[in-house]
Amino acid sequence: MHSNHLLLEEPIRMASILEPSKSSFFPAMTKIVGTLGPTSRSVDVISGCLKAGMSVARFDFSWGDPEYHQETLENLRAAVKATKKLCAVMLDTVGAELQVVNNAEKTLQLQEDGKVILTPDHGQEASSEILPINFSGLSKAVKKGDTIFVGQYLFTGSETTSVWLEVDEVREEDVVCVIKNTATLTGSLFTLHASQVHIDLPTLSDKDKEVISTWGVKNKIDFLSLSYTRHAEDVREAREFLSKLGDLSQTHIFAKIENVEGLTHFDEILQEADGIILSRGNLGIDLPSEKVFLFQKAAVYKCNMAGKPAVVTRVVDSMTGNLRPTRAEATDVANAVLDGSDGILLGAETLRGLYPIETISIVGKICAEAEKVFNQDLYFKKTVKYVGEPMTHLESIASSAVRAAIKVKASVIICFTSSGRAARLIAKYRPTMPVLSVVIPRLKTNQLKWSFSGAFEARQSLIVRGLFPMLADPRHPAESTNATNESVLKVALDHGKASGVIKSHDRVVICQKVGDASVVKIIELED
Ligand SMILES: Nc1ncnc2c1ncn2[C@@H]1O[C@H](COP(=O)(O)OP(=O)(O)O)[C@@H](O)[C@H]1O
Ligand SMILES: C=C(OP(=O)(O)O)C(=O)O
Ligand SMILES: [K+]
Ligand SMILES: [Mg+2]
Repeated sequence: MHSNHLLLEEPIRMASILEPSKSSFFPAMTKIVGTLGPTSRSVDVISGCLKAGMSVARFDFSWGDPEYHQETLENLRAAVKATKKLCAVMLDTVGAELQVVNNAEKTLQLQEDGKVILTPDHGQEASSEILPINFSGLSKAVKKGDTIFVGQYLFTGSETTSVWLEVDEVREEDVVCVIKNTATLTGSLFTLHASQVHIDLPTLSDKDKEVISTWGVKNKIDFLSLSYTRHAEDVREAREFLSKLGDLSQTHIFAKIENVEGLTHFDEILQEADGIILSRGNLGIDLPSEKVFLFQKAAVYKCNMAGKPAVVTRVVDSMTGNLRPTRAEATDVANAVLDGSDGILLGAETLRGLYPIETISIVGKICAEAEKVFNQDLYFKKTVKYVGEPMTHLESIASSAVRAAIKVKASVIICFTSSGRAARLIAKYRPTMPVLSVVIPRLKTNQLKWSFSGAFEARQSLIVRGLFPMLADPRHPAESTNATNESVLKVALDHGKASGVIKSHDRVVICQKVGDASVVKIIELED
């Protein structure tokens, strides 16, 4: 993965492009979040997804009931056991999502130039003329000429399975729209997106709160994906809510930036959130097309500099029904990696797509190729400059570890950590080799019982580019003495060797505390 590093900024021999990619234990340093659903919920398929490189499973509560998602999660657990691949769990909220109320799951035909009425749900049936929706404030939010998209998840308004509407008239609580393209809407959930208007619905809905405090608590979710985050206050409120739910006080919040309102408040949101999801599905139609790439580059850069993971969505829509991505999609995945993203989030492609495993595998391969030409040197310099001086001790140690590892061509960096902070800081400097974060459990108490920390911290690094966690044996106390450091290191090296990332005679950089001092060590292995 880190061998024969090319740079796009230097002339590339065309023939070198054709050299086959070396297979490696890790499909890619970039992480893949897969949404699990109808076509990806059996133990077999999930096992395939894990082996192909999925390290976070997303459960989207915009559809499906808790029992359905629970069954899927039990299957995920069985797959994790069978494959011995770790996987984190992400709960995705409904948030301020507008939905068509279509309980009968009727197929709807909409005809170009015809009209359709959006009306608050008063028990009416959805039809080609009238679409009942879950929100009574739409008529107050929109005006003549506004754009509204309706579709089953993949709406673009340019194909035949989703529709683009233009507001023609507002009649009391109803919104009369002109249909701009002929479409057949099928499926169990049609969402609406009203472009660049504020939707006066809470970011954490009552249903979300209910799901988080039952399903979320029961399953100790690692990540909360906060749909339609529009203000920093949304994240603060979610944090406050989680803080009262026992273990969920440790859950990381990923703010989904899905519209211009969230984009406008990006800096404040980033400060409050643990990570960002660039929800290009919604945002991509809220923004003028020519601006989408610019948001992506700016947002990913800000996340990188803050050392917080950035996850990009909606990359290979066409693979929902096809075995190969389009050229544009394949190029887009690579560019997301070159921009500095930590992860790629697959939605419909894995949730109801026909080829979930193949999709993960192809996306992983594209990411791995892009990582090879990522200009780490330039990135490193930019980051050091951005952080400025004086650096905190830990950040200085972390960046030095990365620099040393590159200089000596180490095959991995091994980082000891309990909170996960040190490992994340190393990943911030985007080393070209994997970082094994050895999470050392800490004994903690909640006044009622003793337990070990570490599991959350380990799984939460599964969304950070380049981090590969390993949970150390809880019999090794967090207090670092030379003897425990040595025995834990041996376990980590053995793990690295068994998985193929470390070979005899390799150099390894180690970041750990010895007594009170944080140190960076370089070791050269024997046979
Ligand atoms: N149990 C441990 N044994 C040895 N070194 C450790 C341990 N935990 C953390 N370190 C090292 O201590 C420094 C601080 O790391 P950090 O992740 O912030 O620690 P903590 O988990 O205590 O917050 C880093 O150099 C890290 O590698
Ligand atoms: C991932 C997205 O959101 P949703 O939860 O609706 O799939 C998106 O808008 O890109
Ligand atoms: K959602
Ligand atoms: Mg969305």
